[in-house]
Amino acid sequence: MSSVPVRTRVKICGLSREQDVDAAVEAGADAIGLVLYPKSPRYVSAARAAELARRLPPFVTPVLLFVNETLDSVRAACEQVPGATLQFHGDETPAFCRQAAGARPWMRAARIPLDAAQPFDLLKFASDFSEAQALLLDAHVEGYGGAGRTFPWSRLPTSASCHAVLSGGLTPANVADGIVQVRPRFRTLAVDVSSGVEASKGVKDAAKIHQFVAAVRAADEHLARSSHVRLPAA
Ligand SMILES: O=C(O)c1ccccc1NCC(=O)[C@H](O)[C@H](O)COP(=O)(O)O
Repeated sequence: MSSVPVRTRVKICGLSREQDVDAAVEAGADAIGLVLYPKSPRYVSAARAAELARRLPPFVTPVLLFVNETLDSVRAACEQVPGATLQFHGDETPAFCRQAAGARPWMRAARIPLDAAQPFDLLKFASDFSEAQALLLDAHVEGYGGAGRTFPWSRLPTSASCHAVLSGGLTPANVADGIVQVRPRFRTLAVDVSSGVEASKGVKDAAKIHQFVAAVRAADEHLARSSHVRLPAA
């Protein structure tokens, strides 16, 4: 028996300042989210997103977030930020996501109702968006996202074959619990945070970013110690 260490990937979302990008990179983030939704307090233009993305070192991915944007706007933004992954966070259809993304990897937000009485079938959603690289699991909130609200993780299926990104109200205090509860249900699990590492809307707090990443690493170590998986024979 060998333990298999897993490193949970981390995305810090809603960055609009150089120093916040640098803080995310220094803390060890794997991706940064740039919100190209004009109604968001974290909005950046495609040109600004390109500027911020140019600060990234290799192997840290810029993620361009759209809400119900036009095909032309998505494509134009993609041309300015090469190597970006796309995050569709509105009411986009699978066909729109496929067409807009072309060969680029994309994620679709699954906005999970906070009210248990409202039905939500994640397995059906995953089947509809089967071409997505991952589903981003978020709370269903007014304004589409970035509200710092946690949805009941118990609403997630016990087993799904897709890659998932847990988001919605994560903080340095609850992210480890989220990873321990949710990771076993998916093929892989990454985490995504915005409000939980902010000083105010759109202004990140470097200390909170570091605390968040440290909490993720603590959860990884906990899971590596507790899950002993038999490796296939060589
Ligand atoms: O950040 C925004 O303002 C925003 C607006 C509209 C759609 C999505 C938005 N942000 C998405 C995210 O930052 C995250 O992917 C996710 O919603 C988690 O946010 P939070 O609960 O604030 O950590």
